[in-house]
Amino acid sequence: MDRIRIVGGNELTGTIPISGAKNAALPLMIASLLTDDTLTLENVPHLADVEQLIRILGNHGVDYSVSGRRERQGEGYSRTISFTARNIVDTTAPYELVSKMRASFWVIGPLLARMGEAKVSLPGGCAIGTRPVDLFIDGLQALGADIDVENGYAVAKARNKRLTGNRYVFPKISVGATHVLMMAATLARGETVLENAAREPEVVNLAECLNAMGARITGQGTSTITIEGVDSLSGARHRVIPDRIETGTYAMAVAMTGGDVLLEGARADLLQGALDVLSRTGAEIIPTNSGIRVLRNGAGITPVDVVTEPFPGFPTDLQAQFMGLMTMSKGKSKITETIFENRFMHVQELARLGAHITLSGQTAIVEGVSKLKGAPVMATDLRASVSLVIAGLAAEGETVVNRVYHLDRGFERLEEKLSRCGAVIERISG
Ligand SMILES: CC(=O)N[C@H]1[C@@H](OP(=O)(O)OP(=O)(O)OC[C@H]2O[C@@H](n3ccc(=O)[nH]c3=O)[C@H](O)[C@@H]2O)O[C@H](CO)[C@@H](O)[C@@H]1O
Ligand SMILES: C=C(OP(=O)(O)O)C(=O)O
Repeated sequence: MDRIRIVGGNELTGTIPISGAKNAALPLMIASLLTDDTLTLENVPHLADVEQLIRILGNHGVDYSVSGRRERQGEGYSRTISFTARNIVDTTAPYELVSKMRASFWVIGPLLARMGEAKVSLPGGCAIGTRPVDLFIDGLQALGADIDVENGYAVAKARNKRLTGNRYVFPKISVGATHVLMMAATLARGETVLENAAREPEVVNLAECLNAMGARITGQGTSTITIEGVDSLSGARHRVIPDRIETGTYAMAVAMTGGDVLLEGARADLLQGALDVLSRTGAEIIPTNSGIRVLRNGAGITPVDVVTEPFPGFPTDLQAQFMGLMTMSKGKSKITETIFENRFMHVQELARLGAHITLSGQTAIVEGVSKLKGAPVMATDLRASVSLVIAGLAAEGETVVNRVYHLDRGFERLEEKLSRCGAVIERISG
């Protein structure tokens, strides 16, 4: 199993190209199931989750071809991939494929909408909470599906073979359930109104792609999304937005180590809330024409309290990285996780590096220390893993991060991007 070895202490200086967003690319790829025409996606990151979803889509009959060469293209290393679901050959998504990643469950929406039926294994994904699928089931039932959960599978059938538009109020904001209901409603009979919908940029990116395919969606980016169902969708060409979580992660790394880095291709509007928090810690954030420049001088890190919230609030996917940063702040900070009930697994690993963190329910209290010291640590989930990497970059001496496969799910060429900016970081294979 690969490991990452870091020798900490260097400032980061240079340019880091930001890749296409994993969490936007995945639902966009799934949208290819809605049409027999070709959906071409630009700026698709080269990640383990993308490769896994290609396998899942292939099982349903989706062909793909990579047309952009994997080379540095100004906005990261991402590729252009075309997906064609000429015929859906199988409406079952089996456990072996779906159990590795949460987003694979989302095929249930397009399969139901286009084929009138789907049988999808309950999902896997980062082990950060129970992560039920009740909202998907509830919402799809509101659109006229009959759904049973049997032997670990959600077995769904559209009454009269086609979904029917309806009003659905999400009892809780869910990014995934918003993606799925929005996709499902594009081919439903009549109008669907989704209330208390997720406002995340990835939802907007998906809605814009669906509209380019001929869907009639309005209100994306607000809590009320309206979808006028159409009979069929066509192909389109669409660009994946830059990854706001990768952007925030590297910005926090610079805030922690000091230095001056241009996050090339990053868009400040996708993570303004997190950038505002970072500014309050003492980092200087300068949006430019080519991305976001992040600097920190030697003045130290100011403690700031954060509470994770749905967009536009502080994202849960940056909570672990922010905790890494706060371990070296000049005082005490409180970090409250409100989205997932078990997303503090990085706490005990950060403690191996010398961090002082106590937990009280869903709040972590971080007492900043003046230095961290390198140690062997174990990655437990995607964002927890990268919090250990950025803490390792700032720690004295050697840190080895084990179980790197978590990182490969969501960070494209992490070691290369960081070492180009002066970090001592390498992958040890085997
Ligand atoms: C691939 C992807 O895009 N993953 C992101 C997506 O995950 P994901 O879409 O799984 O997260 P949700 O927004 O659905 O989850 C929010 C909360 O709703 C709960 N819930 C969700 C669905 C449901 O049927 N019932 C239910 O109770 C979840 O357990 C969680 O407590 O949004 C999360 C919140 O921004 C991010 O952390 C993940 O990185
Ligand atoms: C939690 C994440 O991914 P997933 O929803 O696929 O587990 C993530 O991207 O941080």
